[in-house]
Amino acid sequence: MSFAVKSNITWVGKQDWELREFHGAEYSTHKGSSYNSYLVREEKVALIDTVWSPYAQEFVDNLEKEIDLHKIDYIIANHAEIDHSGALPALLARIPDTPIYCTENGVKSLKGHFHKDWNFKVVKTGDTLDLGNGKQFVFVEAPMLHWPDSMMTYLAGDAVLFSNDAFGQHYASEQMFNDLVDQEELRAECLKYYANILTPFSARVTAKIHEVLSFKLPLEMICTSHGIIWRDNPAQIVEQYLAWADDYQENQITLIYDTMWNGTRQMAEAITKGIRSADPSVEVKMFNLAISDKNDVLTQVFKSKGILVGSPTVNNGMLPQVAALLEEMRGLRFRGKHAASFGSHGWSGGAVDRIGQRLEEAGFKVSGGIEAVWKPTDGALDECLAFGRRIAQQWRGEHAPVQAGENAPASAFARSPARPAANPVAAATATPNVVAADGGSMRCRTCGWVYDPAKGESGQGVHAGTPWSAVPETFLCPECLLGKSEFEPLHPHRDGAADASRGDGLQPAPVVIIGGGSATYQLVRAFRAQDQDTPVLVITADAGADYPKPQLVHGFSRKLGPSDLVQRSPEELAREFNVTIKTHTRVDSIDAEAKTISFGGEIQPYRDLVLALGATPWIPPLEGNAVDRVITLNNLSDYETYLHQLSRGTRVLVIGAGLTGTEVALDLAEGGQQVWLTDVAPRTLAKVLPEFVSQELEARLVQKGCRLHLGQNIVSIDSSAGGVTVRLSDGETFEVDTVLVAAGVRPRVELAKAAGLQVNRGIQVDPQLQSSSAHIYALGDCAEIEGRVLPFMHPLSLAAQALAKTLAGERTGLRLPAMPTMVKTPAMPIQVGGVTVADGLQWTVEADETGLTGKAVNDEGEFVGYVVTGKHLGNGMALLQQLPALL
Ligand SMILES: Cc1cc2nc3c(=O)[nH]c(=O)nc-3n(C[C@H](O)[C@H](O)[C@H](O)COP(=O)(O)O)c2cc1C
Repeated sequence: MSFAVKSNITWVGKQDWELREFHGAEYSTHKGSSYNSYLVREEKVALIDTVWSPYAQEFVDNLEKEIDLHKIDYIIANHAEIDHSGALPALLARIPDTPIYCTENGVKSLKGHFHKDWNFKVVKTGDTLDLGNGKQFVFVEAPMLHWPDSMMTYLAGDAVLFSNDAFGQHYASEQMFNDLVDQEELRAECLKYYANILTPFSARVTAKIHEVLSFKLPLEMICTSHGIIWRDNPAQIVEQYLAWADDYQENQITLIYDTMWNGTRQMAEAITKGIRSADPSVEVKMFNLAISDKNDVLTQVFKSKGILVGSPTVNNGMLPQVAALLEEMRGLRFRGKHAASFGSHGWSGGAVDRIGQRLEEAGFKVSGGIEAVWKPTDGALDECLAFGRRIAQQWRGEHAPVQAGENAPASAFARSPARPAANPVAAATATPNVVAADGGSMRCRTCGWVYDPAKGESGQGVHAGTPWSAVPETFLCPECLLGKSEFEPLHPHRDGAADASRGDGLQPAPVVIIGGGSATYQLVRAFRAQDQDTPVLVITADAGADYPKPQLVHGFSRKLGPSDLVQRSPEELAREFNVTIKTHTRVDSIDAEAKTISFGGEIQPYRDLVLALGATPWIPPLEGNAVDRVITLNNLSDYETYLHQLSRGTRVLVIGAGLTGTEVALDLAEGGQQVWLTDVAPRTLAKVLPEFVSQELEARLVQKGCRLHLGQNIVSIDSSAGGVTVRLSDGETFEVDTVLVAAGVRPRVELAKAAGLQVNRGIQVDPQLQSSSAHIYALGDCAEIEGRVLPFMHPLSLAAQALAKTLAGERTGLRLPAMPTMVKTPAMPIQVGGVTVADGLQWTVEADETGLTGKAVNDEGEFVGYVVTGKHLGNGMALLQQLPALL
């Protein structure tokens, strides 16, 4: 079988309908798989990848029907694993001198597999290979996605990305294009593939996607190496990967257990009942491991916000299937998920403790465990139910400590639960200061292998005595093949702030970052990718947890508590990035000349200072005696107040119909609140959307039950018997329980201003993010870059990357491509780019029942902006490419 992907690209791979196990018996393939190989024919002819070795001869025979083998000029080996390279020996037996383009690690792996000295041509990211007819390949290395040798190949001129294993699935289909197959099946297989194979590499997935996006290459098609080809809106799978890589979770709790005589199963059922009674909205799934497909179970773990793992005690330990799953979960390194353990035993117990320890080692936030003796009594099952209820509450964000056995009959529980509840937010508050690390031996987080500088690593040519900082970036853990970024210091120690910060000649002065939001943690992550050794001190006035800020406006309808949003506690961040974090600490002043800051009477020297101070919500002047009752939604502690306020009544006024106000109004309506939305502007998102899209959005808002009062001033907000009475300039008066202001934010500039830095709307910085003072930088919502304040995630992420390089010694200017703005209203997703609100714009609009695509030209007929909605979102990427860069 072969078929035309495009006029110049032919699929010449192998459909493996009957495959049911892959990687030995490690991965179940209920729907078979395909090994995709592609023939690209221009003036030159290239073959991209081959197929698994059992099909080598069949592949070569079929290929020969397609083309005279001697006409193949180049072979591209994106990945050396034998399901893609397995036919190389048979092929090269026929055309032995044909050059094979692959990465340096690709040569090693291919030689390691086939022991042949073929005509290898080593390529690196950015290298090109000309195919004639104006077409060329651009190579992009993708180490550890998912092997050291992995790379992708981009066909410029056709905008086709040959992504190898990324974006693929084990899914045999006659249709072979994403728009032709069953969408549910496709999503399920993509999810399973990501969850079971790519989860450990999520940080790399995100970094690689951002790197590729920064090239601003158009993308028309993604040709994967397993499963279907993405030709309809290929950006959808890229966006989906970004979401999955971002510590993905749904409102789901999964119970996984094994049992011999059903005692543990009964416990699982009672816990489930308790969870459901406390939180009917949460999806609960249960799996008996002995009769479930392990990969399907792991996919459900990937989707869950928390899991409970149960086993009876057998010979003082747990049943082997449970142990095996825990070992596999350790390797997969799920992040930001809760866990607890349970199980029945006869005399000694042991399994529940052990499971708890294994879960902790695997990176779960463990909330204790519960045990029963022999066949659980009714009382013991009641306790399991209560345990489930408390788990549901805690994982929902209500911080009831989970203590099993509180009222347990003595016979039901041999012992009290093994561990106290672990609540990251509470932990951060209770331990306000620091977790730092030394710069000696480094341990691989995945397998525990330790790099000792005194010994080096002769296998990779790293001599004894080489400090970690001098170990090359290409270094891989000899045990598990993960890269340098996966290593952490072997001996983290507490209170390193003092050690790291003296600046007295014993330790270098650190890079100091003030602020504890997304800007800080993006910078820390990017900086550590460049420099593992320079001490970094983060000082933040709040609790310092890392959470996805955009989720604040979507959390209510999903019933997410503040702790559900927390991805990493400050302790976890400190450990992960080898930095010192001082929480609940407000910086009083900066002395730019002395290169110091002061807080609480302490003086702290810095090598470089980064101001990542964020922005403060702007509250318009309001009249009335309830003005101090208005709330805002700008950080995690605001979110806690917001949820608390919403629990007191169901009527909410949202002031401000911009991006945040509109998204939050829809989320509130979705969550069952009565919502009023006001703005002085006569329409929603007046600064972003053309009028015809605002109108459609308003229709959706009304459809969802929101009451719109646009073009109105708030005359007064006064306390009343039942809540707060709001009076508008159109004479309308109504009563609500909550008033939320979402009227925009103002960069925090006071500290910088007091230090004499140049300040306008934000802290003024140049393209290197440097302020008017040397060694002081500003990043994120507080910065004004060449006159622009850009409080969005995409520019922030690019700015963090550029600044990380500058701080690591490679002075790098920020380049901002044209960037889209997403209005994430599930009822009507909208994307806009370029100039969309200005005098004299002429719009051309194509609309159907699924959405619209609008293109704007200015007076001179130049294309300057676009808007896409609903199912037309897929058109956005191509339009964006046509817009000029911002910076
Ligand atoms: C082979 C075997 C070994 C066992 N080892 C232990 C043990 O080391 N400690 C213990 O407390 N109970 C031990 N038990 C008892 C079980 O934990 C007990 O029967 C439990 O209630 C079984 O739970 P289940 O109904 O979920 O299978 C063992 C049972 C069997 C069959």
